[in-house]
Amino acid sequence: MTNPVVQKVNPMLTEERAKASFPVEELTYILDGGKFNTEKRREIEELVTKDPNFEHPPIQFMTREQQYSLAVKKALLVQQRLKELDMLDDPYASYFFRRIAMPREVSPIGLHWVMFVPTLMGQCSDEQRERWLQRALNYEIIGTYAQTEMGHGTFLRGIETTATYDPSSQQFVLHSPTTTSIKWWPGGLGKTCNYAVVVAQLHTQGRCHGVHMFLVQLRDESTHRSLPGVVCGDIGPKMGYHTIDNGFLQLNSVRIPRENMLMRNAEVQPDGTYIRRVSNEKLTYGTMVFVRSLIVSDAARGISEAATIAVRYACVRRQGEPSSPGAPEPRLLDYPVHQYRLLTCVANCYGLWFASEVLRDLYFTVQPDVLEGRTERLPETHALSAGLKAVGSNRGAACVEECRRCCGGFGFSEASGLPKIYNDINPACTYEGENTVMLLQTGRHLLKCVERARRGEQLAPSDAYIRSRPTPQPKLAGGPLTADLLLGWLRWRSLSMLLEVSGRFNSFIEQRQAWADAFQAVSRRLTRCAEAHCILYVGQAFLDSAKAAENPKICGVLTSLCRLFLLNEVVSGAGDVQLSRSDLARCQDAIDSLLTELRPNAVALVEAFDLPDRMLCSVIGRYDGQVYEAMLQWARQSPLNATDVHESYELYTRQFLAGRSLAKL
Ligand SMILES: CC/C=C\C/C=C\C/C=C\CCCC(=O)SCCNC(=O)CCNC(=O)[C@H](O)C(C)(C)COP(=O)(O)OP(=O)(O)OC[C@H]1O[C@@H](n2cnc3c(N)ncnc32)[C@H](O)[C@@H]1OP(=O)(O)O
Ligand SMILES: Cc1cc2nc3c(=O)[nH]c(=O)nc-3n(C[C@H](O)[C@H](O)[C@H](O)COP(=O)(O)OP(=O)(O)OC[C@H]3O[C@@H](n4cnc5c(N)ncnc54)[C@H](O)[C@@H]3O)c2cc1C
Repeated sequence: MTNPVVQKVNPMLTEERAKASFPVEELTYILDGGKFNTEKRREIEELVTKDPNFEHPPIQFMTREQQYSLAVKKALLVQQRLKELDMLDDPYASYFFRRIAMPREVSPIGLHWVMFVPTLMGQCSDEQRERWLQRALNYEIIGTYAQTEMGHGTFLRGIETTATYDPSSQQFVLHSPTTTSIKWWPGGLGKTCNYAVVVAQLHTQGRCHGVHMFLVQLRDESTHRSLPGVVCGDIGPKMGYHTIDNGFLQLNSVRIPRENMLMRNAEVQPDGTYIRRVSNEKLTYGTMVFVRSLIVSDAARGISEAATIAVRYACVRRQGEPSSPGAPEPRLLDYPVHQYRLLTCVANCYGLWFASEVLRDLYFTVQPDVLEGRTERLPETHALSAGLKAVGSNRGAACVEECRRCCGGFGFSEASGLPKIYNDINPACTYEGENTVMLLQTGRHLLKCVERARRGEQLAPSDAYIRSRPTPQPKLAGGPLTADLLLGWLRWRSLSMLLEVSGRFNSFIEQRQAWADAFQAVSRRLTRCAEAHCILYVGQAFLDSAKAAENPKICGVLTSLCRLFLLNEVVSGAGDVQLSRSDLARCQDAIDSLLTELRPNAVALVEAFDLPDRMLCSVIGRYDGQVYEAMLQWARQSPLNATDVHESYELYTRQFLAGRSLAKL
């Protein structure tokens, strides 16, 4: 990929940049977590940008096989470079190196570092870690996480693959007993990986002990040929994710040593005796909690990219009736409805960005305890990571799509970079737990919190408001619509919805319905409660970060953006609780005022994300704003333009025009 040659900057963008009311660079430091991080990230971006090995034509003009092959090369080259630079142990540096080297091109070895290594870290005994972790960290072996089967994704306990212990050989026999038990989807499984963590039902001494994890070698370490009993391959083209070989895996009585069961939480002894070391069996699901928390941040980053493209384009794209004869056509960003569409995406992005940081800190605070078997804060962490993963990826996909539509026809062209971002974000709504199912997990937790609050028990910090007494709806039509007031309203909404659903649930229980049936009866409403709870969390994180900004100008603009986020939630959630007409009208007026207030900072707010052209890969979102010439250059690269007359003309069109039958050709 080559960066577009930076030409003279389009004066319309220069004009917009000059309107910023705050120091953009300082906001970048906040987003990066400090000036040091910004500088480090830029150094890494510079390293990749200067490296000709990472240059190539746009991948959109390549076949899937070419895209995959190039992605393997780049992914491995990234690892080599990181090693040379002694950055392998630095997660921050590695993350940004990968991101800029493979912008929105999912890596064929992505599952290795996102799930395989974290699973070895979280699920291995100390001895097993010694044996495998260093090899995995050194990329001597490349692994994936094979859990989902053709027949079961969501309902993990229904997984059919078996791991049956044979004490005579002290081996497990891994087997796929049915077609539906074939592993389906794991990233990199098709062609790239030679090992997998396989999730299977553990059988020993004639009993099934439920799902456990096993390290299975799939391919020979020197020839890469699949081992006897292992049948694996690529699952074929998908809606996106063309650069990765999501795969299938059928295991035909494949034998692995006893020691290859991941034994941090449970063990099978040589004679086949099963011993569970920790009581909470959900600790096996730990890697998913980790990845779900990463997805929230990835969704925010996806919106930041799409919004940067769409806002810049809105500054340089003129379309519509001039305001007076001889005047230029208006810019897209001059339309209030366009401002609303883009600025609400920007507000969602900042909200999710800050919320993902709070969630990440929570995860890393709780994780050491969990590893030691202290699981008091695990339910809260699971509920938040599941719910925020769903809200984040839903919003991520919706906002990226809105930005794409904001760019009209060009948004549909791969040249805009927007389809690539959308296709990378959208699958996150499905993987790592389908979003509706994840919201139901959060909802289930919230229902239990209401019960515990009724019994007077303590709740975790993010659930603590559920203990407060129901109050009348805060009035929005009175004094100023401050961010604190709006956040208070969202807290009240979340609690009201939850109490209403919980009351309904309890009435089903009183009618002697089973817990599971009562849960199903309220499940639709419960997903809305889960969303409201997560939005409250996002709003709180956003406001806390805005208030923490030391520079009053940055504090001011972030607070205004936060108010836009909160007001938009109040207005769009007005159907969940009864909002009076006057309150609603007041909020709508406040949104209109905020759009006018924030419009001069639109470019500054997206450019604070500091995304280089190399990252955006967008003809219409270029820093220099020179869109049209670049669009023509892009189209010229299309392989269809390699010749003036395409071969299909001779083969078919000429025959057709001459009245010959095409059927025999
Ligand atoms: C920068 C990086 C960004 C992105 C990554 C990039 C590339 C990666 C690309 C793709 C990766 C995709 C990888 C995958 O998709 S791996 C497969 C993921 N699969 C799933 O997520 C399956 C979803 N299903 C489940 O998680 C569960 O089966 C379930 C839906 C939660 C239901 O489980 P079940 O056993 O039936 O549980 P319940 O009866 O509903 O609940 C029992 C009890 O357990 C608690 N619980 C459930 N899960 C967890 C957990 N993970 N941690 C802690 N506790 C958990 C649940 O709350 C309940 O508690 P109670 O107290 O109420 O009993
Ligand atoms: C791009 C991509 C990458 C992936 N990578 C991996 C990987 O590396 N490793 C791996 O193991 N897996 C991977 N997966 C699989 C992924 O985790 C599953 O697709 C996901 O968990 C959903 O499972 P499913 O496809 O079986 O859908 P299903 O569980 O069949 O769900 C279908 C629909 O039914 C709904 N539904 C299901 N159960 C319920 C319920 N109890 N209540 C209400 N509604 C319900 C869901 O909301 C969903 O809309 C990947 C998937 C994708 C798309």
